[in-house]
Amino acid sequence: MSGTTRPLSPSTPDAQPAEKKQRIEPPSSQTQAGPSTSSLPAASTSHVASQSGGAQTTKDGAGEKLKAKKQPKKGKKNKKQKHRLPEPYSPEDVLFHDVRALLGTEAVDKALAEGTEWNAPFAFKEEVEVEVKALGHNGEGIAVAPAPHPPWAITIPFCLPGERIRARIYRSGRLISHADLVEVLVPNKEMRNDELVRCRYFGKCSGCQFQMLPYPTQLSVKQSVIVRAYDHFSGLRADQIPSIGATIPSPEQYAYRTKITPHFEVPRRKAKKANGTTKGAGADANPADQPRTVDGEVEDVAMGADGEGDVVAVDIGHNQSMDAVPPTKLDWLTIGFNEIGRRTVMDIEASIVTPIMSVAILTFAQECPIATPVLNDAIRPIRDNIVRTIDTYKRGASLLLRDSIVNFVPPPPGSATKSSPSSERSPSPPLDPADLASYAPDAAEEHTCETQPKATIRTRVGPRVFEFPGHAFFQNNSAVLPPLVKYVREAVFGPVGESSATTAGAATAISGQSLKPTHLVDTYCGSGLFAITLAPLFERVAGIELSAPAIEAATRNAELNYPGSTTSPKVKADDAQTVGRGEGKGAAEPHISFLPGTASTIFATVQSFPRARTAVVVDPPRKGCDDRFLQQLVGFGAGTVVYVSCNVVTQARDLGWVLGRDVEMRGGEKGGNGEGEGEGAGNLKGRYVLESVRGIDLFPQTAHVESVAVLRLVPVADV
Ligand SMILES: C[S@@+](CC[C@H](N)C(=O)[O-])C[C@H]1O[C@@H](n2cnc3c(N)ncnc32)[C@H](O)[C@@H]1O
Repeated sequence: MSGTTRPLSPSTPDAQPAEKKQRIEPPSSQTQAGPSTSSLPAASTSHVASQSGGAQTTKDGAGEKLKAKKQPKKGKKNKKQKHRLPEPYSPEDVLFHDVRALLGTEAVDKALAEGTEWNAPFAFKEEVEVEVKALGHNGEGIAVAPAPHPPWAITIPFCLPGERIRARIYRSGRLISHADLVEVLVPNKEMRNDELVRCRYFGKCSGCQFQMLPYPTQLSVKQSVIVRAYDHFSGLRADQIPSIGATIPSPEQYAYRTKITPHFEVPRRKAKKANGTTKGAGADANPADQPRTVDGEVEDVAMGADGEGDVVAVDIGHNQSMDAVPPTKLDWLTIGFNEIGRRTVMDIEASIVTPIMSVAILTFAQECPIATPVLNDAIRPIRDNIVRTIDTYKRGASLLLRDSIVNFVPPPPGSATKSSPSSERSPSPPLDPADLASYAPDAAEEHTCETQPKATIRTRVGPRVFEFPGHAFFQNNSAVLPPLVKYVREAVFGPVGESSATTAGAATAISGQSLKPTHLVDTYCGSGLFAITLAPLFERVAGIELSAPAIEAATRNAELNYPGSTTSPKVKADDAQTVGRGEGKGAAEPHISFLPGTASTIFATVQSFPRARTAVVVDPPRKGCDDRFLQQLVGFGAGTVVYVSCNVVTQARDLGWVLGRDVEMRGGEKGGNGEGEGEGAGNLKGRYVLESVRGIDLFPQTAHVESVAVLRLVPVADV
């Protein structure tokens, strides 16, 4: 998504007023919110990304000029390249929005008009003493440069609003400098408790931002990030946004993370030497000449940094004795996670002193306390292996460590997996709401650390089992998945308590929504998380995903959990491992089907699904949904949409667009698309309303926010 105006659905004429449309158009530069103190204010919603600029539309059209101009020679950065503006809705763009809110529109516009926005008032490594005014979207503290400096913001990690701190500047940008925290001079005692910090790298590693916050405070900070994202980036009116629900906690707040990808770097001159040393040994003999990448997707993240460079398949070195003397590490070699604010790798065995340390660190002396125990156990032998073989590497890489179950213990017969044919179903879904959460895996279940991108990873979500390739996406916190799935389930089948919308439109939508969903479309489905866990509740389930290996895994997972579900149209009653399928129209179709492809193409394949009785789960990557997808979503007109997002800013942007569209409402008839039998209301003009928005904490101790938004389609008259 590049911030372009979203196209209109062919079936939905543009009924949006001009003022509203502007809210999701690309930046224009001239307006913005007022100043703030301890927390960033809810700015007026329009032009949100405007001030931050975009490559296409800066105040002086710099973005366009950049495009047109000849690229400078490699290695030489000209001023304009250096001053490139962030992509709309990127973290940098969102940060600039925070800066504008803090400095005030007037001051920012003045600097832009005078062309002083890049004139940093600080020198490299200069130390400043400041008071932190706000927490930014990405978890950093934001302060204002003290007088007599011009209005200028400073971001500092690991500090909190209200704190007086000393910081050292290391980089400057547009109206903002970035600094390291040197010292907290006056702490915010209401928020901070350094005794809670469990990691000796906290304060330097970019993986965690919030270990010093009590967990309930972390949850409320995340809630306020969602509030601000909807206020600033959705373009919605206040009365269209429900009160944001309290963030759902993760059952585990440490030792939850099932995948980490530390990195190491090989400086160029060392690499040359490595090549030289191995020259003549033959390509086969030199691991550096072996293909180091894996095809397919290496999703998201490492601790603190996206996996950079190739992912290499490294041996854990199980055959090495743990008591063996570790190899001597070269002093230039660092193996670990990205340092906060830098592109350098922080050695996770370096003996470091950070501004924030506590006795808890001594108690929990793991390499990465948010990662699961098997991953922590594997870090040291893997490091030793890299140290031993470093001469064979031409360049740096990311390592993959994934927690995997060795021996699945199948759920007991007659447990949650049991369901009945749809004809026998009661109006309430057969799966007990507590089902996924309460399923306790057998104590005999063992875990291991897999390091090969092509290895099969096994995990469990309640009684459901999932297998997928090591390089594929899967949510990285297994403990929180049962509550996540339960929440989505409740979102589909009924209003979600405390976060339900208070608007009259939404209330009507809910009370008018007597049709229980019978069909599920899982878009951006990965290895089938939502499709498979929720399958027993639906007559038909269809999933789509771009990654072919993930879609193969999803199909295998459906068979693993419900044998025959992807092929056989017959109902197998009373088999604990089998789900019932719909009868009547559409019964010849398999119960669960997965399609490889881009998400927008799914809608053409589910035309027989009864729209009012269909729920669509949308779970895109951080960049959100593309225009085509949103257009198709609105054109399809499902009764319920649940949008799960790892980036609440793009979620807010996307839903702001969706809520402004007219939608054809089709009836609740089975197997039809608008004409025919059933309880449906016939074709009506509808609109989506935002019933609820609520965070769920997939990554405790970090600033990451996952947000679940629930939309219902209601007649326009009820909006
Ligand atoms: C945040 S993950 C969600 C996966 C899955 N719902 C889960 O929770 O495990 C996003 C997924 O979208 C896939 N993806 C990215 N772009 C896509 C597109 N245009 N169409 C379909 N899938 C896409 C990625 O491969 C990734 O598996």
